[in-house]
Amino acid sequence: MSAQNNSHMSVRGLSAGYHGFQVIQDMSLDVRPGVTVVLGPNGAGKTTLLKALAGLLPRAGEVLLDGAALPSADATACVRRGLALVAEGRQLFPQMTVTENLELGGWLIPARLRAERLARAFEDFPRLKERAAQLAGTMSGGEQQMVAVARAMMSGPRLLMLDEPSLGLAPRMVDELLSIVRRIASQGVTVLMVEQNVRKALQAADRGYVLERGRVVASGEAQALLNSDAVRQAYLGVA
Ligand SMILES: Nc1ncnc2c1ncn2[C@@H]1O[C@H](COP(=O)(O)OP(=O)(O)OP(=O)(O)O)[C@@H](O)[C@H]1O
Repeated sequence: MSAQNNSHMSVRGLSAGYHGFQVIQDMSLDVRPGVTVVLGPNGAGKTTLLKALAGLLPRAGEVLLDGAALPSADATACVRRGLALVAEGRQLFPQMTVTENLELGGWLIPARLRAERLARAFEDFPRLKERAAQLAGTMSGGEQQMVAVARAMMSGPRLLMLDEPSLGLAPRMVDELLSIVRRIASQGVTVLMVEQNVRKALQAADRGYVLERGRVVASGEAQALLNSDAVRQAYLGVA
């Protein structure tokens, strides 16, 4: 992973949804360098938020990446401008090898740069280097999630978005994945991550937003959210 530039995404008055059904309502948030986590109950609009930011859904409102406006509903332009999304469910090509899956993550870049990024991905994810020729569909859930993250890094993003990366993983793999996320952020790639694993996500993050029914209901430093009554009662089962 190359040193990137600690990007800042500023979102103002964002609305988005499906066929006239508005899920995200007039949302404003700041994704600063480091790791920002988005929490909330099922159906709160977390995935919809990431899709709208990644250009996969039409939206209203303003999204600025390092001060420059990103277009609505233009995923290719968003990738070119430095956004990468690891969607829920990983969406790997199961009949292709690890190497082939990673190469597909670099489809927009020249072949030489792609080869350099592939070599770097194998340095950063040694577990994948050992399994470069293995078919992605035969790997464990945690390994597949690592392929998905490494593939997203192949585009050399300024801002990496992850939708529930720990879903279905054993606790040890969750820890390993979150430590990879921290390392990515420490190398200057800003991270925005949706998580259901509230305690571990807030322990790994710098800041967080809590969504309910398409709106932000709490936000702040991760440590403060972890200690807040609202998060403790609603998500951590602490009275
Ligand atoms: N393709 C779609 N067409 C119509 N409605 C959708 C579509 N995708 C999601 N929705 C609706 O939008 C709302 C928000 O869904 P979203 O997936 O963004 O929530 P979420 O917070 O990510 O939930 P979860 O934690 O369950 O993944 C839900 O009411 C959902 O039914």
